[in-house]
Amino acid sequence: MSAQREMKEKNPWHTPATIIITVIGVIAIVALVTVAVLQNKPLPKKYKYGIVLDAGSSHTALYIYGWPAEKVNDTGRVVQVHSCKVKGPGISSYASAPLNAGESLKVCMLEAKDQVPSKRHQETPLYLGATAGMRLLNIENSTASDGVFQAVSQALQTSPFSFQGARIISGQEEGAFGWVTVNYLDDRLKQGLETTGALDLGGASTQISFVSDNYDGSESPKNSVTFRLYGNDYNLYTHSFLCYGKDQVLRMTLAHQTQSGPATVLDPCFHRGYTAIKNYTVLYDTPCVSDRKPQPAPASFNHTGTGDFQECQRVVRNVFNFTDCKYSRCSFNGVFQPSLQGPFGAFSAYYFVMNFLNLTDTSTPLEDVKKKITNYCATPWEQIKEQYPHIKQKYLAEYCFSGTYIITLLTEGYNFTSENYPNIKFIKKIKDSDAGWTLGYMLNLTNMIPAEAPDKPPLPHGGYVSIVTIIAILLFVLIIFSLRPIWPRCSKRPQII
Ligand SMILES: Nc1nc2c(ncn2[C@@H]2O[C@H](COP(=O)(O)OP(=O)(O)OP(=O)(O)O)[C@@H](O)[C@H]2O)c(=O)[nH]1
Ligand SMILES: [Ca+2]
Repeated sequence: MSAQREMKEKNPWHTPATIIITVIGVIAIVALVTVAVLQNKPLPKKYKYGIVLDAGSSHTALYIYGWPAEKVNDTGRVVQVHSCKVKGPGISSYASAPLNAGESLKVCMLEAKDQVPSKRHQETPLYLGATAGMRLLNIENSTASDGVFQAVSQALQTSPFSFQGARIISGQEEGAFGWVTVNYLDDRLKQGLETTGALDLGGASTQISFVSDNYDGSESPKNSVTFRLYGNDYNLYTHSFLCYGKDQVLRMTLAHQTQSGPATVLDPCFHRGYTAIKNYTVLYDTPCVSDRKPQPAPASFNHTGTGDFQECQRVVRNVFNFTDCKYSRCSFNGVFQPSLQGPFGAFSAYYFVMNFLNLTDTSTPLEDVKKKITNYCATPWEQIKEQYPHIKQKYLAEYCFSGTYIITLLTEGYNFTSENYPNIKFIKKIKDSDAGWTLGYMLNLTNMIPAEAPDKPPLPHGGYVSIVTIIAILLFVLIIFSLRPIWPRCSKRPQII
């Protein structure tokens, strides 16, 4: 008997059958566990991107959003990965030289090329949405607005991204998508939590959007937007006031003060010591005031500040019509508004202005807010310039007017009181993404918010792995035990007599 044969006889596990079965068993376990580990496992780091250009009345901004490719339906998954502020004015200012509007976007588009990995360029959708500046240009001169769109579309088509078009978004979309953005980033939609209202103050329009329990949309259907998101129904109230952005309201208050075509305007919304020569033609060159231009008007007027909050508020009130209302209740200008409800997020110019005035902390009582604005307005212009040497003088000169307008709009326009004023939070970003309509717009166009709550897998990933591993081990043990009848034949155990 050879030594090899002797070995086999001593160890019954070393028969060819058992070795083959053992090897197959181990391979089966490894294969099963590998499949279980890989099954349902997130793909490593594949990101998708989407780009939205916010062509506002005062400027254009580019936002790049990113999300892990396999988790599109998860709320809060899409985040802002980059933003770029286009140099120069909004695209509507290029009406007489539209090619320059396209040209102005180039720097930010190059930045976007660097930010999005090149292998993702082709599949990355690119949208441009224009707001109140282009709405006004379209009212004033639709040929000019078409020309601007043609020029920016041409410029964007040459980018490596998947350009999906440039268009004016409606005021309703602007309000509703701002609300979607805020609630998406706050993770309120998927969890069906009480939602946050959205207050957006731009240069040429302003939006208010919120859910109110006692509002079913029937009283003023044009203010109603319904959504079904993650299995929850929302009946949103929204309104956009064209011409009620802060730049246009400033023009409206100046128009109100220049009705008789004076050579000097003593303006309580500007600081004492502030003075500037303003051109009548430029001031009245917008559909928000063009019908009020005094005829004949001098070429220019001397704009001189007197710095008085209460007087300023009196002037600002003139831009609102508080008397006409054919509904059960109105905000202003005969626009229906249900009773205010819930917390609110106020962004864009609401934030810029209130942040500068140190008034973002809404635990400051409304009366104290007014006192602070009163003090700011009463500070002489020379002192303001000395105090803030690094802030653009155009912005600096307008904070008294802007603060006064914001408080008047919120309290007398929308009917916030000293009780519910603290429900407003002045915000710029939520979890590193800017508050604004662009994210909601992209989520909607890419169908990234499902109407129904996505099905949850019955087990987490670890659960699958454990179950498959246990089954594999049991199978292996079962195979080994099923071979037991062969063992006695293979072995030559010493017989005990
Ligand atoms: N103080 C200050 N004001 C700003 C800043 N950025 C923009 N603004 C002004 O705030 C106002 C609103 O700005 P945006 O929200 O960008 O307005 P927009 O999107 O261009 O305008 P709409 O088309 O009406 O939405 C404008 O009067 C801007 O000039 C800033 O950083 N600081
Ligand atoms: Ca805007």
